[in-house]
Amino acid sequence: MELPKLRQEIDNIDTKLVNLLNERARVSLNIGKAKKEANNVSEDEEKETHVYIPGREKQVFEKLQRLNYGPLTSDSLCAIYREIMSASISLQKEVSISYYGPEGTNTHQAAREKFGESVHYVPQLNISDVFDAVEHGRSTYGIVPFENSTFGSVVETLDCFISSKVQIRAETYLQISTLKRVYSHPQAFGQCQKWLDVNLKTVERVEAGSTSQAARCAATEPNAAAIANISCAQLYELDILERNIEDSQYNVTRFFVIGTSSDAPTHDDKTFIQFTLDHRQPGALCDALKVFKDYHINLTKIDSRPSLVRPWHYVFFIEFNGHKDQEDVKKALNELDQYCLNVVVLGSYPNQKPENLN
Ligand SMILES: O=C(O)C(=O)C[C@]1(C(=O)O)C=C[C@@H](O)C=C1
Repeated sequence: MELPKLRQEIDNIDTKLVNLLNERARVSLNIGKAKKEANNVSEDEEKETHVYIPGREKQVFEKLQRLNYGPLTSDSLCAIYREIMSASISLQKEVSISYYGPEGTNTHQAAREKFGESVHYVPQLNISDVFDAVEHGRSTYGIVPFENSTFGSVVETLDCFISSKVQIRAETYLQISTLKRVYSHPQAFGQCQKWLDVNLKTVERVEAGSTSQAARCAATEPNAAAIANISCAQLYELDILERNIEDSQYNVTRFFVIGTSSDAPTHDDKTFIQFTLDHRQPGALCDALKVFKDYHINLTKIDSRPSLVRPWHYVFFIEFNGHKDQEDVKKALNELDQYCLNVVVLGSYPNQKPENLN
């Protein structure tokens, strides 16, 4: 077929697509109204109407991948739908996302991959500022780094959970790649230590407040480089000298989307809780953990932090498979309460761990 005819074909398809997209948008607006009505019925004035439903999004994305026989790749299709969903959310409500900034950080990248380009992003100087913005309603949702597969937990985030009322609404994973050299955030230095020791042994390592700040330094200084992600390179127009220099092939960071409440159960959720124990009681931690064994609940993470209230007292953090509104989980948490000084549920969210990371 000749080119003008093929282009005419594309024009016709585009006309149908625009109509279909607007048809979808109208349904989304109706969903928004239905959500508000359902909320008013519950007589709970404090309750916020949530437009972002992570479990439903997961279902939509899984279905797209099942339906797709190409030639579009599933990645391309999902990227297109990310933006459709982003537009859909912002039609229902003006949504602002606070993230641990500045622009170009890994957290910014993770936020954009999760929420698309139609929502409003607000960089925050500290992780605690993200928690604060969500807790006090200045932002609809927040996104904070939680743990890195090589470097472990982000302790600032754990510490914020100890005193904040926010709830985890979703998790998301970002493959950390395209790392460079010299200026960087201490976390990134930690992740690339072996590579740096072998390849840039004599080069001075200068710590920056963030990978984005590191990239900015590298952009303004001759003979300087940065370990940062690809969006920093784009933002500051830097050349990429070396990719994937992290020590582990699997360098993935997990982020939490935080909001004022968690969402309803799906068939595959995780829950994150914190608890404190009477440490003078021998076996207190063992008793607490045994509850999960008794209820056949699988733990996916365990961590502890100083309590910030009394020296040498600890707050324990546990993540497990299941949703806080599930019957067996409710029973287990009730029982756990008997062994603890206090238990706080920090949220339940759909499991988004990529298959290849299991
Ligand atoms: O199903 C909903 O609750 C919607 O608001 C619709 C929709 C979508 O566009 O498909 C939009 C946002 C939600 O995060 C999930 C799905």
